[in-house]
Amino acid sequence: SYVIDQQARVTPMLAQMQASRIGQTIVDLSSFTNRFYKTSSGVAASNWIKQQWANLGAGRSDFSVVQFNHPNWAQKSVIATIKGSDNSREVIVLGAHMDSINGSNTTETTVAPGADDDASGVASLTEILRTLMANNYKPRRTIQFMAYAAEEVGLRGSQEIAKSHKRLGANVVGVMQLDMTNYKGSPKDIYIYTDYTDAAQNQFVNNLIQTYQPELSIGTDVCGYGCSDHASWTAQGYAASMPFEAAFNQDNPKIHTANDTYANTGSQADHSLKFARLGLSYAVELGSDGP
Ligand SMILES: N[C@H](Cc1ccc(I)cc1)C(=O)NO
Ligand SMILES: [Zn+2]
Ligand SMILES: [Zn+2]
Repeated sequence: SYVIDQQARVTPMLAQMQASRIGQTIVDLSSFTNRFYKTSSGVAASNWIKQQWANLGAGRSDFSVVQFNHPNWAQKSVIATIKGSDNSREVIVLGAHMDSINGSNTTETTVAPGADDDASGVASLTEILRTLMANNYKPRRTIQFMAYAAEEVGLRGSQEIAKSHKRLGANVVGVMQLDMTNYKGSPKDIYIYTDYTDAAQNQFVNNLIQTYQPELSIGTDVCGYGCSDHASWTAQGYAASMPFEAAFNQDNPKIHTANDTYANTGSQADHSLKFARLGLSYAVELGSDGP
């Protein structure tokens, strides 16, 4: 039941979230030569994210960060977990992908900043986690933040993690994917993608935007294929949603090139802030539900 009843907690937190912090994380992630799943810089980026998230949760006994090892390639996914209090068996997942790509041949020296695709998503997750920690928020359900490896080469990191969760019988009640959040290519603010996602949860996401960010306009669209990591979770039977930066074919034209830079999205993260706020409202509304 997607009841929205945490306004007293969520509204003040949303006001604390800052585009400038999101922008700084985008700049930091863009500074790796690339974040490709097979390169040394791709491995370094994974280690950097792990350290950033570990620092944010330091001192919280209910918090942990691990790197998920993928047997067939070097870049590890990063999973941060806030263990729930009295309903910890039910899990909420917020995801983005850490890897970047430039065309069809990314090597050690290839420049692939991936500022929008998908540093913007990882940066949005980081700002959500920072804000939750700053407010000492303690969820009843377990909340997991995931920075997936190897999305660009077939959603491979999220597929291994989603299959692992399924195999272990994890009760994942909902997944939100943030992939490309900082290029406003279309008239509306947030586009909820309706293929390879869950219709009931998509309506909840729509309601969250109307409740917490009523000034935003909402659109819907379809990818026509499994266009990001939400599809890995849908494939395992979990409810997933993907709020996206633009309508189909109006997304950032610079992705997968050396020109996917923060500067090319105006050196600001105002669009990403909308998605970070949506993600926080999603995490707290679902995270606050008891057994
Ligand atoms: N294919 C996706 C990008 C992508 C996703 C949705 C739409 I509409 C257009 C483009 C990708 O590269 N994800 O990393
Ligand atoms: Zn991509
Ligand atoms: Zn992407």
